[in-house]
Amino acid sequence: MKNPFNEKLSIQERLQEQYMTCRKKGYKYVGIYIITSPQLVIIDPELIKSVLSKDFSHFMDRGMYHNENDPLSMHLFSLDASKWKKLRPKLTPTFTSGKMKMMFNMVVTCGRQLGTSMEEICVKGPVDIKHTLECYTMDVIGSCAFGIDCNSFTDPFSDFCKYSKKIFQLSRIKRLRALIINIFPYLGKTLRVKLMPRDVTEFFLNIVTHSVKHRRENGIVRNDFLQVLMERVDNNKDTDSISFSEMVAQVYVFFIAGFETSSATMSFCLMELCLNPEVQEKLREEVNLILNKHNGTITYESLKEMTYMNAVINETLRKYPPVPVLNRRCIQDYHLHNSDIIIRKGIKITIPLIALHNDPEYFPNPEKFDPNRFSVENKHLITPFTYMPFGDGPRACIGIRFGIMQTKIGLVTLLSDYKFSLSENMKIPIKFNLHSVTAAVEGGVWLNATKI
Ligand code: HEM
Repeated sequence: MKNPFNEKLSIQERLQEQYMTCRKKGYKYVGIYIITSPQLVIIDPELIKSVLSKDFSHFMDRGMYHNENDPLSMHLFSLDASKWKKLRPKLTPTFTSGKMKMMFNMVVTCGRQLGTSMEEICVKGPVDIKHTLECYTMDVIGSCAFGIDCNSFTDPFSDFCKYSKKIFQLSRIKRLRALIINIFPYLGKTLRVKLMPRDVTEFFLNIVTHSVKHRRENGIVRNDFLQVLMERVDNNKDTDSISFSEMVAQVYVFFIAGFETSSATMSFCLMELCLNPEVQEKLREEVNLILNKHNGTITYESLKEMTYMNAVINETLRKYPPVPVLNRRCIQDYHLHNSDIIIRKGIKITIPLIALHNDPEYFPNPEKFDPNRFSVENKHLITPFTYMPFGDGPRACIGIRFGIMQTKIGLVTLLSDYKFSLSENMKIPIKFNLHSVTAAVEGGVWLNATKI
Protein backbone atom coordinates (compact mmCIF):
# COMPACT_ATOMS: atom_id res chain seq x y z
CA MET A 1 0.00 0.00 0.00
CA LYS A 2 1.15 3.51 -0.64
CA ASN A 3 2.10 5.66 2.33
CA PRO A 4 -1.03 5.52 4.52
CA PHE A 5 0.09 8.66 6.38
CA ASN A 6 -0.23 10.66 3.19
CA GLU A 7 -3.22 9.05 1.48
CA LYS A 8 -4.40 10.85 -1.66
CA LEU A 9 -7.06 8.31 -2.62
CA SER A 10 -10.36 7.57 -0.93
CA ILE A 11 -10.81 4.01 0.30
CA GLN A 12 -13.16 3.44 -2.66
CA GLU A 13 -10.53 4.57 -5.19
CA ARG A 14 -7.79 2.58 -3.49
CA LEU A 15 -9.87 -0.60 -3.50
CA GLN A 16 -10.74 -0.13 -7.18
CA GLU A 17 -7.09 0.43 -8.01
CA GLN A 18 -5.95 -2.75 -6.21
CA TYR A 19 -8.80 -4.68 -7.78
CA MET A 20 -7.99 -3.53 -11.31
CA THR A 21 -4.32 -4.44 -10.82
CA CYS A 22 -5.42 -7.95 -9.85
CA ARG A 23 -7.93 -8.20 -12.67
CA LYS A 24 -5.54 -7.04 -15.40
CA LYS A 25 -3.03 -9.68 -14.35
CA GLY A 26 -5.71 -12.37 -14.14
CA TYR A 27 -5.09 -12.90 -10.40
CA LYS A 28 -7.77 -14.24 -8.10
CA TYR A 29 -6.08 -12.84 -5.00
CA VAL A 30 -3.12 -10.68 -4.16
CA GLY A 31 -1.05 -10.06 -1.05
CA ILE A 32 -0.55 -6.54 0.26
CA TYR A 33 1.17 -5.03 3.26
CA ILE A 34 -0.31 -2.27 5.36
CA ILE A 35 2.96 -1.08 6.88
CA THR A 36 4.05 -4.39 8.49
CA SER A 37 0.68 -6.11 8.44
CA PRO A 38 0.24 -8.67 5.64
CA GLN A 39 -3.24 -8.96 4.19
CA LEU A 40 -4.81 -11.06 1.46
CA VAL A 41 -7.10 -9.31 -1.00
CA ILE A 42 -9.49 -11.84 -2.55
CA ILE A 43 -11.44 -10.97 -5.69
CA ASP A 44 -12.56 -14.30 -7.13
CA PRO A 45 -16.27 -14.94 -6.33
CA GLU A 46 -15.72 -18.68 -5.70
CA LEU A 47 -12.93 -17.96 -3.21
CA ILE A 48 -15.00 -15.20 -1.62
CA LYS A 49 -17.77 -17.74 -1.14
CA SER A 50 -15.32 -20.08 0.61
CA VAL A 51 -14.18 -17.37 3.02
CA LEU A 52 -17.57 -15.86 3.82
CA SER A 53 -19.72 -18.93 3.77
CA LYS A 54 -18.45 -22.42 2.87
CA ASP A 55 -15.38 -22.42 5.14
CA PHE A 56 -16.57 -19.70 7.48
CA SER A 57 -15.32 -21.65 10.52
CA HIS A 58 -11.77 -20.64 9.45
CA PHE A 59 -12.71 -16.96 9.04
CA MET A 60 -15.05 -16.06 11.89
CA ASP A 61 -13.11 -13.00 13.06
CA ARG A 62 -13.37 -9.59 11.45
CA GLY A 63 -9.97 -8.61 12.83
CA MET A 64 -11.11 -5.35 14.39
CA TYR A 65 -9.46 -3.86 17.44
CA HIS A 66 -11.45 -4.06 20.66
CA ASN A 67 -10.47 -3.91 24.26
CA GLU A 68 -12.28 -4.87 27.48
CA ASN A 69 -11.17 -1.57 29.04
CA ASP A 70 -13.04 0.26 26.30
CA PRO A 71 -16.56 -1.10 26.97
CA LEU A 72 -18.19 0.37 23.85
CA SER A 73 -15.70 -1.46 21.64
CA MET A 74 -17.02 -4.87 22.78
CA HIS A 75 -19.83 -4.97 20.25
CA LEU A 76 -20.98 -7.55 17.74
CA PHE A 77 -19.17 -5.96 14.80
CA SER A 78 -15.74 -6.10 16.42
CA LEU A 79 -15.85 -9.18 18.66
CA ASP A 80 -13.64 -12.19 17.89
CA ALA A 81 -15.00 -15.67 17.18
CA SER A 82 -15.32 -17.08 20.71
CA LYS A 83 -17.37 -14.14 22.05
CA TRP A 84 -19.14 -13.42 18.74
CA LYS A 85 -20.42 -17.02 18.45
CA LYS A 86 -22.15 -16.72 21.82
CA LEU A 87 -23.53 -13.23 21.29
CA ARG A 88 -24.91 -13.35 17.74
CA PRO A 89 -27.68 -15.94 18.42
CA LYS A 90 -28.76 -13.90 21.46
CA LEU A 91 -29.20 -10.80 19.30
CA THR A 92 -30.71 -12.38 16.17
CA PRO A 93 -34.26 -12.48 17.65
CA THR A 94 -34.05 -8.67 17.99
CA PHE A 95 -34.37 -8.35 14.20
CA THR A 96 -37.15 -10.79 13.27
CA SER A 97 -39.91 -9.54 10.95
CA GLY A 98 -42.26 -9.66 13.97
CA LYS A 99 -39.99 -7.22 15.84
CA MET A 100 -39.74 -5.01 12.73
CA LYS A 101 -43.53 -4.81 12.56
CA MET A 102 -43.55 -3.78 16.21
CA MET A 103 -41.11 -0.94 15.55
CA PHE A 104 -42.70 0.07 12.25
CA ASN A 105 -44.96 2.81 13.63
CA MET A 106 -42.08 4.44 15.52
CA VAL A 107 -40.15 4.72 12.27
CA VAL A 108 -43.21 6.09 10.41
CA THR A 109 -43.59 8.74 13.14
CA CYS A 110 -39.99 9.85 12.54
CA GLY A 111 -40.74 9.81 8.79
CA ARG A 112 -43.63 12.22 9.41
CA GLN A 113 -41.25 14.55 11.23
CA LEU A 114 -38.90 14.35 8.23
CA GLY A 115 -41.75 15.31 5.88
CA THR A 116 -42.81 18.25 8.07
CA SER A 117 -39.26 19.53 8.53
CA MET A 118 -38.61 19.29 4.80
CA GLU A 119 -41.38 21.84 4.18
CA GLU A 120 -39.35 24.45 6.06
CA ILE A 121 -35.94 23.31 4.86
CA CYS A 122 -36.69 23.27 1.12
CA VAL A 123 -37.94 26.85 0.86
CA LYS A 124 -34.64 28.17 2.22
CA GLY A 125 -32.69 27.00 -0.87
CA PRO A 126 -30.65 23.94 -1.80
CA VAL A 127 -30.96 21.11 0.71
CA ASP A 128 -27.99 19.31 2.24
CA ILE A 129 -29.86 16.04 1.87
CA LYS A 130 -27.30 13.84 3.64
CA HIS A 131 -27.52 16.02 6.73
CA THR A 132 -31.34 16.10 6.55
CA LEU A 133 -31.51 12.32 6.29
CA GLU A 134 -29.02 11.91 9.13
CA CYS A 135 -31.45 13.86 11.32
CA TYR A 136 -34.19 11.40 10.30
CA THR A 137 -32.13 8.24 10.90
CA MET A 138 -30.80 9.65 14.17
CA ASP A 139 -34.39 10.23 15.32
CA VAL A 140 -35.29 6.68 14.24
CA ILE A 141 -32.42 4.92 15.93
CA GLY A 142 -32.62 7.18 18.99
CA SER A 143 -36.26 6.17 19.33
CA CYS A 144 -35.79 2.45 18.56
CA ALA A 145 -32.46 1.84 20.29
CA PHE A 146 -32.62 4.21 23.26
CA GLY A 147 -36.31 5.01 23.52
CA ILE A 148 -35.41 8.69 23.34
CA ASP A 149 -36.73 11.53 21.23
CA CYS A 150 -33.55 13.00 19.74
CA ASN A 151 -35.35 15.99 18.15
CA SER A 152 -32.56 16.18 15.60
CA PHE A 153 -34.51 18.54 13.32
CA THR A 154 -35.48 21.00 16.01
CA ASP A 155 -32.35 20.69 18.14
CA PRO A 156 -29.33 20.25 15.84
CA PHE A 157 -27.05 20.92 18.82
CA SER A 158 -28.46 18.07 20.91
CA ASP A 159 -25.96 15.79 22.63
CA PHE A 160 -26.94 12.98 20.27
CA CYS A 161 -25.99 15.05 17.23
CA LYS A 162 -22.81 16.21 18.92
CA TYR A 163 -21.57 12.76 19.93
CA SER A 164 -22.59 10.98 16.75
CA LYS A 165 -20.59 13.55 14.75
CA LYS A 166 -17.66 12.95 17.05
CA ILE A 167 -17.74 9.22 16.28
CA PHE A 168 -17.68 9.66 12.52
CA GLN A 169 -15.42 12.68 12.21
CA LEU A 170 -12.00 11.12 12.25
CA SER A 171 -9.21 13.62 12.78
CA ARG A 172 -5.74 12.82 11.42
CA ILE A 173 -4.58 11.82 14.90
CA LYS A 174 -7.54 9.51 15.46
CA ARG A 175 -7.01 7.86 12.07
CA LEU A 176 -3.34 7.31 12.79
CA ARG A 177 -4.13 5.85 16.20
CA ALA A 178 -6.74 3.51 14.69
CA LEU A 179 -4.31 2.41 11.99
CA ILE A 180 -1.50 1.71 14.43
CA ILE A 181 -3.58 -0.26 16.90
CA ASN A 182 -5.16 -2.30 14.13
CA ILE A 183 -1.67 -3.25 12.97
CA PHE A 184 -0.29 -3.80 16.48
CA PRO A 185 -3.38 -4.85 18.49
CA TYR A 186 -1.31 -6.48 21.24
CA LEU A 187 0.47 -3.20 21.81
CA GLY A 188 -2.86 -1.41 21.94
CA LYS A 189 -4.28 -3.91 24.41
CA THR A 190 -1.17 -3.87 26.61
CA LEU A 191 -1.19 -0.08 26.72
CA ARG A 192 -4.98 -0.15 27.19
CA VAL A 193 -5.48 2.18 24.24
CA LYS A 194 -9.09 3.25 23.83
CA LEU A 195 -10.53 4.08 20.43
CA MET A 196 -13.46 5.95 21.88
CA PRO A 197 -12.97 9.29 23.65
CA ARG A 198 -13.99 9.12 27.31
CA ASP A 199 -16.85 11.63 26.96
CA VAL A 200 -18.45 9.58 24.16
CA THR A 201 -18.29 6.40 26.28
CA GLU A 202 -19.74 8.23 29.27
CA PHE A 203 -22.53 9.74 27.18
CA PHE A 204 -23.74 6.39 25.84
CA LEU A 205 -23.29 4.61 29.16
CA ASN A 206 -25.27 7.30 30.99
CA ILE A 207 -28.05 7.44 28.48
CA VAL A 208 -28.64 3.66 28.54
CA THR A 209 -28.36 3.50 32.35
CA HIS A 210 -30.84 6.34 32.68
CA SER A 211 -33.34 4.90 30.17
CA VAL A 212 -33.24 1.44 31.75
CA LYS A 213 -33.72 2.88 35.26
CA HIS A 214 -36.59 5.08 34.07
CA ARG A 215 -38.36 2.15 32.42
CA ARG A 216 -37.90 -0.16 35.37
CA GLU A 217 -39.06 2.40 37.93
CA ASN A 218 -42.11 3.41 35.93
CA GLY A 219 -43.02 0.00 34.52
CA ILE A 220 -42.64 1.31 30.97
CA VAL A 221 -42.55 -1.29 28.19
CA ARG A 222 -41.77 -0.19 24.62
CA ASN A 223 -41.51 -2.20 21.42
CA ASP A 224 -37.90 -1.36 20.73
CA PHE A 225 -34.33 -2.72 20.67
CA LEU A 226 -33.63 -1.56 24.21
CA GLN A 227 -36.62 -3.50 25.54
CA VAL A 228 -35.53 -6.72 23.84
CA LEU A 229 -31.99 -6.30 25.17
CA MET A 230 -33.25 -5.42 28.68
CA GLU A 231 -35.19 -8.67 28.72
CA ARG A 232 -31.94 -10.51 27.93
CA VAL A 233 -30.19 -8.76 30.86
CA ASP A 234 -33.05 -9.45 33.26
CA ASN A 235 -33.03 -13.09 32.26
CA ASN A 236 -29.85 -13.64 34.22
CA LYS A 237 -30.32 -17.36 34.84
CA ASP A 238 -30.90 -18.14 31.22
CA THR A 239 -28.07 -19.04 28.80
CA ASP A 240 -29.51 -16.35 26.53
CA SER A 241 -28.67 -13.61 29.01
CA ILE A 242 -26.21 -10.78 28.44
CA SER A 243 -24.48 -8.47 30.89
CA PHE A 244 -25.38 -4.78 31.30
CA SER A 245 -22.14 -3.63 29.72
CA GLU A 246 -22.66 -6.01 26.77
CA MET A 247 -26.08 -4.48 26.32
CA VAL A 248 -24.69 -0.93 26.22
CA ALA A 249 -22.11 -1.91 23.58
CA GLN A 250 -24.84 -3.49 21.39
CA VAL A 251 -27.17 -0.49 21.70
CA TYR A 252 -24.20 1.65 20.71
CA VAL A 253 -23.38 -0.44 17.61
CA PHE A 254 -27.02 -0.48 16.52
CA PHE A 255 -26.93 3.29 16.79
CA ILE A 256 -23.77 3.86 14.74
CA ALA A 257 -24.49 1.08 12.21
CA GLY A 258 -28.09 2.14 11.80
CA PHE A 259 -27.94 5.88 11.32
CA GLU A 260 -25.00 6.39 8.98
CA THR A 261 -25.50 3.50 6.50
CA SER A 262 -29.18 4.19 5.82
CA SER A 263 -28.80 7.97 5.50
CA ALA A 264 -25.95 7.38 3.02
CA THR A 265 -28.12 4.95 1.02
CA MET A 266 -31.03 7.39 0.82
CA SER A 267 -28.88 10.36 -0.17
CA PHE A 268 -27.03 8.43 -2.90
CA CYS A 269 -30.39 7.17 -4.09
CA LEU A 270 -31.91 10.67 -4.32
CA MET A 271 -28.78 11.94 -6.08
CA GLU A 272 -29.13 9.21 -8.74
CA LEU A 273 -32.86 9.92 -9.05
CA CYS A 274 -31.95 13.51 -9.94
CA LEU A 275 -29.43 12.32 -12.52
CA ASN A 276 -32.07 9.93 -13.92
CA PRO A 277 -35.39 11.85 -13.81
CA GLU A 278 -37.27 9.08 -15.67
CA VAL A 279 -36.39 6.66 -12.85
CA GLN A 280 -37.54 9.26 -10.29
CA GLU A 281 -40.88 9.63 -12.08
CA LYS A 282 -41.42 5.88 -12.42
CA LEU A 283 -40.63 5.35 -8.75
CA ARG A 284 -42.96 8.15 -7.66
CA GLU A 285 -45.75 6.63 -9.76
CA GLU A 286 -45.28 3.29 -8.00
CA VAL A 287 -45.19 4.95 -4.57
CA ASN A 288 -48.38 6.95 -5.23
CA LEU A 289 -50.23 4.00 -6.75
CA ILE A 290 -49.52 1.73 -3.81
CA LEU A 291 -50.09 4.39 -1.16
CA ASN A 292 -53.51 5.12 -2.75
CA LYS A 293 -54.35 1.43 -2.48
CA HIS A 294 -53.59 1.67 1.24
CA ASN A 295 -55.68 4.81 1.93
CA GLY A 296 -52.66 7.08 1.57
CA THR A 297 -50.86 5.60 4.58
CA ILE A 298 -47.50 3.87 4.75
CA THR A 299 -48.06 0.35 6.04
CA TYR A 300 -45.71 -2.60 6.43
CA GLU A 301 -47.62 -4.41 3.66
CA SER A 302 -47.57 -1.41 1.30
CA LEU A 303 -43.76 -1.29 1.44
CA LYS A 304 -43.57 -4.96 0.52
CA GLU A 305 -45.58 -4.31 -2.64
CA MET A 306 -43.12 -1.66 -3.90
CA THR A 307 -41.02 -3.87 -6.17
CA TYR A 308 -39.51 -1.06 -8.23
CA MET A 309 -38.48 0.63 -4.98
CA ASN A 310 -36.60 -2.57 -4.06
CA ALA A 311 -34.81 -2.53 -7.42
CA VAL A 312 -33.88 1.17 -7.04
CA ILE A 313 -32.48 0.62 -3.53
CA ASN A 314 -30.55 -2.47 -4.67
CA GLU A 315 -29.03 -0.55 -7.57
CA THR A 316 -28.08 2.31 -5.22
CA LEU A 317 -26.36 -0.17 -2.90
CA ARG A 318 -24.56 -1.65 -5.90
CA LYS A 319 -23.02 1.62 -7.04
CA TYR A 320 -22.46 3.01 -3.58
CA PRO A 321 -22.22 0.31 -0.91
CA PRO A 322 -22.04 2.34 2.34
CA VAL A 323 -19.59 -0.24 3.71
CA PRO A 324 -17.16 -0.49 0.76
CA VAL A 325 -15.08 -3.41 1.99
CA LEU A 326 -15.63 -6.68 3.85
CA ASN A 327 -13.02 -7.92 6.32
CA ARG A 328 -12.28 -11.26 7.88
CA ARG A 329 -9.34 -12.73 9.77
CA CYS A 330 -8.16 -16.31 9.43
CA ILE A 331 -8.41 -18.14 12.78
CA GLN A 332 -7.08 -21.53 11.65
CA ASP A 333 -4.52 -22.28 8.88
CA TYR A 334 -6.40 -22.71 5.61
CA HIS A 335 -5.48 -24.20 2.26
CA LEU A 336 -6.83 -21.95 -0.49
CA HIS A 337 -8.58 -24.09 -3.15
CA ASN A 338 -6.82 -24.79 -6.43
CA SER A 339 -3.61 -23.16 -5.21
CA ASP A 340 -0.51 -23.91 -3.20
CA ILE A 341 -1.35 -21.06 -0.83
CA ILE A 342 -1.78 -21.65 2.88
CA ILE A 343 -3.45 -18.73 4.61
CA ARG A 344 -1.87 -18.66 8.04
CA LYS A 345 -3.83 -18.09 11.23
CA GLY A 346 -3.92 -14.34 11.95
CA ILE A 347 -3.82 -13.15 8.32
CA LYS A 348 -6.44 -10.53 7.55
CA ILE A 349 -8.61 -10.89 4.46
CA THR A 350 -9.96 -7.96 2.45
CA ILE A 351 -12.86 -8.27 0.01
CA PRO A 352 -13.12 -5.09 -2.09
CA LEU A 353 -16.90 -4.96 -2.27
CA ILE A 354 -17.26 -1.68 -4.16
CA ALA A 355 -14.86 -2.86 -6.86
CA LEU A 356 -16.81 -6.10 -7.41
CA HIS A 357 -20.05 -4.10 -7.59
CA ASN A 358 -18.54 -1.91 -10.32
CA ASP A 359 -16.81 -4.62 -12.37
CA PRO A 360 -18.12 -4.48 -15.97
CA GLU A 361 -17.90 -8.27 -16.28
CA TYR A 362 -20.51 -8.72 -13.54
CA PHE A 363 -22.44 -5.47 -14.08
CA PRO A 364 -22.15 -4.31 -17.72
CA ASN A 365 -21.83 -0.55 -18.08
CA PRO A 366 -21.39 -0.19 -14.30
CA GLU A 367 -21.55 3.63 -14.33
CA LYS A 368 -25.15 3.44 -15.55
CA PHE A 369 -27.78 3.60 -12.80
CA ASP A 370 -30.07 0.84 -13.98
CA PRO A 371 -32.56 -0.60 -11.45
CA ASN A 372 -33.63 -3.16 -14.07
CA ARG A 373 -30.56 -5.20 -13.18
CA PHE A 374 -32.54 -6.12 -10.05
CA SER A 375 -35.95 -6.70 -11.67
CA VAL A 376 -37.65 -10.02 -10.98
CA GLU A 377 -36.70 -11.19 -14.52
CA ASN A 378 -33.04 -10.16 -14.28
CA LYS A 379 -31.87 -10.56 -10.73
CA HIS A 380 -31.10 -14.28 -11.11
CA LEU A 381 -28.45 -13.31 -13.71
CA ILE A 382 -26.21 -11.78 -11.01
CA THR A 383 -23.15 -13.92 -10.33
CA PRO A 384 -23.27 -15.14 -6.71
CA PHE A 385 -20.83 -13.37 -4.36
CA THR A 386 -20.37 -10.35 -6.62
CA TYR A 387 -23.18 -8.33 -5.00
CA MET A 388 -23.16 -8.20 -1.19
CA PRO A 389 -24.03 -4.73 0.19
CA PHE A 390 -24.91 -6.36 3.52
CA GLY A 391 -22.04 -8.85 3.42
CA ASP A 392 -22.70 -12.57 3.27
CA GLY A 393 -22.53 -15.76 5.33
CA PRO A 394 -23.15 -16.12 9.07
CA ARG A 395 -21.44 -12.80 9.82
CA ALA A 396 -23.52 -10.72 7.39
CA CYS A 397 -25.32 -7.59 8.59
CA ILE A 398 -27.74 -8.38 11.40
CA GLY A 399 -29.78 -5.22 10.77
CA ILE A 400 -30.72 -5.73 7.08
CA ARG A 401 -34.46 -5.71 7.69
CA PHE A 402 -34.31 -2.61 9.86
CA GLY A 403 -31.95 -0.79 7.48
CA ILE A 404 -34.19 -1.46 4.48
CA MET A 405 -37.33 -0.59 6.41
CA GLN A 406 -36.09 2.84 7.51
CA THR A 407 -34.63 3.52 4.04
CA LYS A 408 -37.94 2.74 2.33
CA ILE A 409 -40.00 4.79 4.80
CA GLY A 410 -37.67 7.79 4.32
CA LEU A 411 -37.78 7.56 0.52
CA VAL A 412 -41.56 7.02 0.33
CA THR A 413 -42.15 10.01 2.61
CA LEU A 414 -39.97 12.29 0.49
CA LEU A 415 -40.87 11.07 -3.01
CA SER A 416 -44.62 11.22 -2.47
CA ASP A 417 -44.44 14.91 -1.57
CA TYR A 418 -41.34 16.37 -3.24
CA LYS A 419 -39.64 16.51 -6.62
CA PHE A 420 -35.87 16.54 -6.54
CA SER A 421 -33.26 18.00 -8.86
CA LEU A 422 -29.53 18.57 -8.51
CA SER A 423 -28.44 21.87 -7.04
CA GLU A 424 -25.79 23.95 -8.74
CA ASN A 425 -23.65 23.39 -5.62
CA MET A 426 -23.38 19.71 -6.51
CA LYS A 427 -20.23 18.63 -8.33
CA ILE A 428 -20.72 15.76 -10.78
CA PRO A 429 -18.89 13.41 -11.11
CA ILE A 430 -18.75 13.10 -7.35
CA LYS A 431 -15.59 12.52 -5.36
CA PHE A 432 -15.67 10.29 -2.31
CA ASN A 433 -14.62 11.85 0.97
CA LEU A 434 -11.06 10.78 1.85
CA HIS A 435 -11.61 10.69 5.60
CA SER A 436 -14.98 9.05 5.98
CA VAL A 437 -15.27 5.50 7.35
CA THR A 438 -18.40 4.88 5.28
CA ALA A 439 -19.09 6.02 1.69
CA ALA A 440 -19.68 9.81 1.67
CA VAL A 441 -19.57 12.49 -1.01
CA GLU A 442 -16.89 15.17 -0.68
CA GLY A 443 -18.76 18.45 -0.08
CA GLY A 444 -22.09 16.72 0.59
CA VAL A 445 -25.14 15.96 -1.56
CA TRP A 446 -27.00 19.19 -2.43
CA LEU A 447 -30.45 18.98 -3.98
CA ASN A 448 -33.35 21.28 -4.80
CA ALA A 449 -36.61 19.97 -3.38
CA THR A 450 -39.97 21.27 -4.66
CA LYS A 451 -43.20 20.44 -2.89
CA ILE A 452 -45.64 18.72 -5.25
C1 HEM B 1 -28.49 0.27 4.47
C2 HEM B 1 -28.18 -0.12 5.69
C3 HEM B 1 -27.04 -1.03 6.06
C4 HEM B 1 -25.99 -1.53 5.32
C5 HEM B 1 -25.69 -1.27 3.86
C6 HEM B 1 -25.20 -2.37 6.20
C7 HEM B 1 -24.07 -3.06 5.80
C8 HEM B 1 -23.35 -3.92 6.62
C9 HEM B 1 -22.21 -4.68 6.20
C10 HEM B 1 -21.59 -4.69 4.80
C11 HEM B 1 -21.78 -5.39 7.28
C12 HEM B 1 -20.59 -6.36 7.30
C13 HEM B 1 -21.07 -7.72 6.84
C14 HEM B 1 -19.97 -8.74 6.59
O1 HEM B 1 -18.84 -8.55 7.05
O2 HEM B 1 -20.26 -9.77 5.94
C15 HEM B 1 -22.66 -5.08 8.39
C16 HEM B 1 -22.55 -5.64 9.65
C17 HEM B 1 -23.34 -5.28 10.71
N1 HEM B 1 -24.43 -4.42 10.68
FE1 HEM B 1 -25.16 -3.48 9.05
N2 HEM B 1 -25.78 -2.37 7.44
C18 HEM B 1 -26.90 -1.58 7.40
C19 HEM B 1 -27.78 -1.33 8.45
C20 HEM B 1 -27.64 -1.80 9.73
C21 HEM B 1 -28.55 -1.53 10.82
C22 HEM B 1 -29.82 -0.70 10.70
C23 HEM B 1 -28.03 -2.14 11.93
C24 HEM B 1 -28.58 -2.20 13.35
C25 HEM B 1 -29.62 -1.59 13.78
C26 HEM B 1 -26.82 -2.82 11.53
C27 HEM B 1 -26.00 -3.54 12.36
C28 HEM B 1 -24.91 -4.29 11.96
C29 HEM B 1 -24.12 -5.11 12.86
C30 HEM B 1 -24.34 -5.25 14.37
C31 HEM B 1 -23.15 -5.75 12.07
C32 HEM B 1 -22.11 -6.77 12.56
C33 HEM B 1 -22.69 -8.18 12.39
C34 HEM B 1 -21.78 -9.30 12.93
O3 HEM B 1 -20.57 -9.15 12.93
O4 HEM B 1 -22.34 -10.33 13.34
N3 HEM B 1 -26.61 -2.59 10.18
N4 HEM B 1 -23.62 -4.18 7.98
